[in-house]
Amino acid sequence: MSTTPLIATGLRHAYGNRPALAGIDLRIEPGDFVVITGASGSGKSTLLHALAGVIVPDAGSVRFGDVSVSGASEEARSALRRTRFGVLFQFGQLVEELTAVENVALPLLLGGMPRRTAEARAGEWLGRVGVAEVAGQVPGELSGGQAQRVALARALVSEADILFADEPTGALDSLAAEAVMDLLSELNADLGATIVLVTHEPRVAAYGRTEVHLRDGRIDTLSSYGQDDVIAQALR
Ligand SMILES: Nc1ncnc2c1ncn2[C@@H]1O[C@H](COP(=O)(O)OP(=O)(O)OP(=O)(O)O)[C@@H](O)[C@H]1O
Repeated sequence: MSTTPLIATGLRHAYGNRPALAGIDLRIEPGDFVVITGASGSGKSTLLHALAGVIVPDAGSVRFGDVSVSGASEEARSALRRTRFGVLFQFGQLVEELTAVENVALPLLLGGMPRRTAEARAGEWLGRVGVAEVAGQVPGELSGGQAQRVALARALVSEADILFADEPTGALDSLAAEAVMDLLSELNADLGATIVLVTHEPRVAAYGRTEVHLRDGRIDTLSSYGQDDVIAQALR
């Protein structure tokens, strides 16, 4: 488990003349489970992408220890996403031509690991997320829930310090969504993985320990919940 906080300072971003982030300061502690909520268009995805180094904000900085995420080159940011950060989207974005185990092994192969070692480790991760049996299948043969678990294994196979997830259950039915969220909770509790997740669903948001609620590109409220609060929040 990493002991490094992720620190965002003064983040601003606009698409053309449409502002998406209007000045965000946020510190994410290692081991936290952060949910980013807010109305449609409030800037949730833009904030997540800036934190994960998918985009470079117009102004402000994102730092992870001594690494300047926002100041890094495209190449350095993509290496960061292969090693220290894992990214999971609504649709797993698996490579259709590759089997599940090859998909999961991909970040390791890109990092230079020999194929046999990479696929062995990928197989272990498929087991950890509960879909060892689909290792040899291609994405077209998987259910939505299975595909999302494979995508999760790929996001975590490099032993990522932080998992960034953008509406990871948005394409799943409620049972599969709950299974994926339970899995994320376990990874957070057992492995100490830091999770930063965007959602507009209260049931998903209830899994978080810290809620960052956005309004018009700004932090409207920042709340921390203990376990009892989480249950109360789920019931509200
Ligand atoms: N690629 C883009 N090009 C132009 N405008 C964009 C782009 N992406 C986002 N925006 C605009 O920026 C603002 C913030 O968008 P963002 O996707 O971050 O919000 P969100 O809270 O994640 O929304 P949603 O819940 O609908 O996904 C919105 O006004 C949106 O229309």
